[in-house]
Amino acid sequence: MSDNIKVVVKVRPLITREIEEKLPYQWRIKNNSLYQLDQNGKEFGSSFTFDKVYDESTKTSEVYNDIAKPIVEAAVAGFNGTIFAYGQTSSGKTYTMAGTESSPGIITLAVLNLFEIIKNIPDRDFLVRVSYIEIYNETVKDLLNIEKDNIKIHDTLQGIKVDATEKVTSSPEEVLEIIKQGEANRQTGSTNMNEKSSRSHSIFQITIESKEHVEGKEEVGSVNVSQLNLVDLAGSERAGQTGAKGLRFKEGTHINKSLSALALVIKKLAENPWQFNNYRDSKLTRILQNSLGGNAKTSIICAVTPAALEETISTLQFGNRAKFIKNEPILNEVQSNATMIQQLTKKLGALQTELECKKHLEQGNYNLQKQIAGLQRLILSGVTRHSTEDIISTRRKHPQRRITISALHSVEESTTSIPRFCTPVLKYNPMTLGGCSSDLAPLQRPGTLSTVPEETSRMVTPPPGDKRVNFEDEIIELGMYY
Ligand SMILES: Nc1ncnc2c1ncn2[C@@H]1O[C@H](COP(=O)(O)OP(=O)(O)OP(=O)(O)O)[C@@H](O)[C@H]1O
Repeated sequence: MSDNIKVVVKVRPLITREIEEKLPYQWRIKNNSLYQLDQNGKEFGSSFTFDKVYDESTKTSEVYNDIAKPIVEAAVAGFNGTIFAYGQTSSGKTYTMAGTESSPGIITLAVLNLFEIIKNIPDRDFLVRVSYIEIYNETVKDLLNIEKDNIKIHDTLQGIKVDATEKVTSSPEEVLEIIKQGEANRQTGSTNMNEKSSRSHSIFQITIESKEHVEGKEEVGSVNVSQLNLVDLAGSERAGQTGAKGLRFKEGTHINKSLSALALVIKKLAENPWQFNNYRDSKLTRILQNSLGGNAKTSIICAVTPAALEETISTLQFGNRAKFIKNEPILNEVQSNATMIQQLTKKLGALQTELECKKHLEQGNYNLQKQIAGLQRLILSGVTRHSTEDIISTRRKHPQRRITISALHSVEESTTSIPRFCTPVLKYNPMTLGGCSSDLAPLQRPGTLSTVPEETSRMVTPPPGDKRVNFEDEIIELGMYY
């Protein structure tokens, strides 16, 4: 197994449909190999060997620990990572990646683990932001903003980027809530093979920026920037089996076409990594370009049912070829002011200076303090958080409970949005901020929040043309200090 590409097989248990149809077991698992069985249950034909083959009883958490956790750890350290599940329709990809309430999937486990890892690195500040997209009928859609239904893909110095909504987050609970919102927008549909079949490829992206934590220091050195892709592919399917007609048929055609493009890229990479490979053949290969023969650590989970023969052979052949891909992950260190953590750190310093300036107005600094608290919470460094078990058990106890995030705004062009972390019931103490800065302009706040007398409030108004960070009820401008 290559250090950079790991390929494993996950065999799921028979499902009700297969049991009702009395489908026989076509495969036996022994010592990380899969052996084809004949009608009498005897091994015959070729076998397939992988570094790991997980049988029907394996829990997703075990798969996570073996092949996903090292990638999440590497991502925190500044290496790009990708984990994706591949296989025919109804083979267990979504069960493995997204999971259920009782069996959290790789994505949930990665999110919980990510924040645990960050908590244990107090000497670095982290900024985590997420986006969630799907490729449906060869169109890239934003699952966090359904109005963005045909988003563009860009080549950047940091790799392939999509123009999707990015949400800055500071806790696993927030991220899980965002995922839930995104999943509700995902294209699924019923087929003969799967009651809830994914009709799109989904990619949950986590961007992690980190820098050395130096108390009270605005200027930072290099920043590590990495991207983690957690991918749940739609499954290859035959119209004859799925009974797909009309829209379902069209979806199936697009799914098969993009999976063929993926298989071709992998085949060529395995044969000769230096030959030309057209990643632009499909949106899927374009977005995963870095993860296939590029700057990333990648794990592939081949999901199979023990009751299928040809489709399982096809998936195993795909996995066999993928084992030969060579990636070249490097530590992504940048010195750029363009990193969001640099911008927020500088903004934090500037606000703190401004606060000092206004110290004589004892109550007037309340607004600034709120902004500072918001920024400090965005920049995570070893903050105590709930344990993974707490979060999972809370989710189980209250499956319907929605965690309220008071403001998560989309990132518009030149506008970055971040959640507000103060509780929504905070009393607002409207005071006039005046004094040392001529940048201050009056702004009427919505009333009703206050238990103190109504007065005109003010907030920082920046020079024009700078980036804006929207809190629920505040706007902070970025970029004017450098
Ligand atoms: N390890 C497992 N244990 C129990 N049930 C499973 C397991 N894996 C999958 N299943 C069940 O198998 C069915 C199909 O799984 P899933 O929807 O994850 O397949 P899929 O590969 O994502 O399919 P598609 O490509 O059509 O979206 C579901 O009912 C799911 O609950």
